[in-house]
Amino acid sequence: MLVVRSLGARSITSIASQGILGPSVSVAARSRHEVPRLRPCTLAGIHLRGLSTATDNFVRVVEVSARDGLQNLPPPAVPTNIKKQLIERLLACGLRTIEVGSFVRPDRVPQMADTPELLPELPPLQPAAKGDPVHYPVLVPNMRGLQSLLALEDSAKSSRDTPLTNEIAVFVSATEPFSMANNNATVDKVLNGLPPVIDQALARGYRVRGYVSCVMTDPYAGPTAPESVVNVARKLLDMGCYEVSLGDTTGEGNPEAWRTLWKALLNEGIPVSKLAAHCHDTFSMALPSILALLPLGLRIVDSSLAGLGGCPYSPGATGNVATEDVVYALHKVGFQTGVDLDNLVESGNWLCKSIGVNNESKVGRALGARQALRKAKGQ
Ligand SMILES: CC(C)(COP(=O)([O-])OP(=O)([O-])OC[C@H]1O[C@@H](n2cnc3c(N)ncnc32)[C@H](O)[C@@H]1OP(=O)([O-])[O-])[C@@H](O)C(=O)NCCC(=O)NCCSC(=O)C[C@@](C)(O)CC(=O)[O-]
Repeated sequence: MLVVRSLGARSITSIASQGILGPSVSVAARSRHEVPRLRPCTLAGIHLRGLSTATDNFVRVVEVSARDGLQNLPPPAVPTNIKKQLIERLLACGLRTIEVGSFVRPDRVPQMADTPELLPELPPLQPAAKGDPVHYPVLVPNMRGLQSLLALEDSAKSSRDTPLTNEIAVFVSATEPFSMANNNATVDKVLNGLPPVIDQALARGYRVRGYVSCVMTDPYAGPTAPESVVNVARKLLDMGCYEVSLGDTTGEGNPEAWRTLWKALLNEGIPVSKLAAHCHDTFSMALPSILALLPLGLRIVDSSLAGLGGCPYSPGATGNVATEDVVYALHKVGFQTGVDLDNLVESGNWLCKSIGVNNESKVGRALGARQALRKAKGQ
């Protein structure tokens, strides 16, 4: 049984309404997309029985290596064929949400310039009836990016039965300096530009994920106020994002800071089922932070194969927490992910060898060495 100790005091019914214990309550929304504001809840000292049920033990891993993992690598460009093989391997490992690229300015992020060539090469999206649906989110910063994606979809229509993708991800910083560096616009300007992009994407049948960057610190401005994160997350959900991924872009988070932020979000009535953690591991605090949030309802974790990653506009930040490390840790503490760890480790070492980079996953290196030994012995 998991015990939640530190969220301040309110009612167990509203905890249920946040998806921790089960079905969500229906609360009238003010607009078409608006996510209902649930009454803030009290968790102090209450045993949350729902957390020990089988389904509550499942953590959805959102794999970001093909986008976040590769976007910051120096030239030469990672060949499109390697990206294709990477995504095929990730699917074979059991990952179902795999971020595959970006429709951003190619001169700003050259490693993502081949996204239009990559998308038509990917295994077709499975209809939901045939198992867990696969999603291929692509980053779309603005209407120009969405138009490029939709034009590509239109040109591919005649030769295939399924769309190229079914998900876009929009991104906004909680802080001004990073927003100017990454999006070339203030936070408000980015937010104000998103409703038509999100509406049009939803109308075309995509689901839309929202990122909030710099949820812990801004590389140019220091600590981020939790209220700024709450404000942006709330707006993204109200615009129609199905979930919000909280980006610790600089990797300066730690378990205590994450708990504080998490409480601020839940106290604002944001359902825990709509929150993902996206931790960069610059200071080795990503995994402890993720583990600290599990008792508080975290069930969606972004991670990157072999711990690759970084943002071109977050100087010094290293990769995302490694998927191998996340899956290993989650399995060890009794959670399921649906991901085949052996296959993941093999894929991580294959990727690093293919593109000539170090494997940043400790689990990937350790289990990879054992795999190599078994292979040498012909086992
Ligand atoms: C955000 C923009 C697009 C703003 O772009 P802008 O510089 O403001 O563009 P603009 O509106 O001033 O237009 C200038 C030129 O750019 C073109 N343009 C305009 N938009 C696009 C587009 N979408 N695709 C292609 N071209 C575009 C536009 O057409 C025009 O071309 P011209 O008429 O001069 O020939 C730009 O600054 C950019 O591409 N920035 C890079 C953003 C990025 O990819 N960052 C890394 C990913 S975010 C991240 O890693 C964080 C995350 C998500 O992982 C979470 C976390 O860890 O925090």
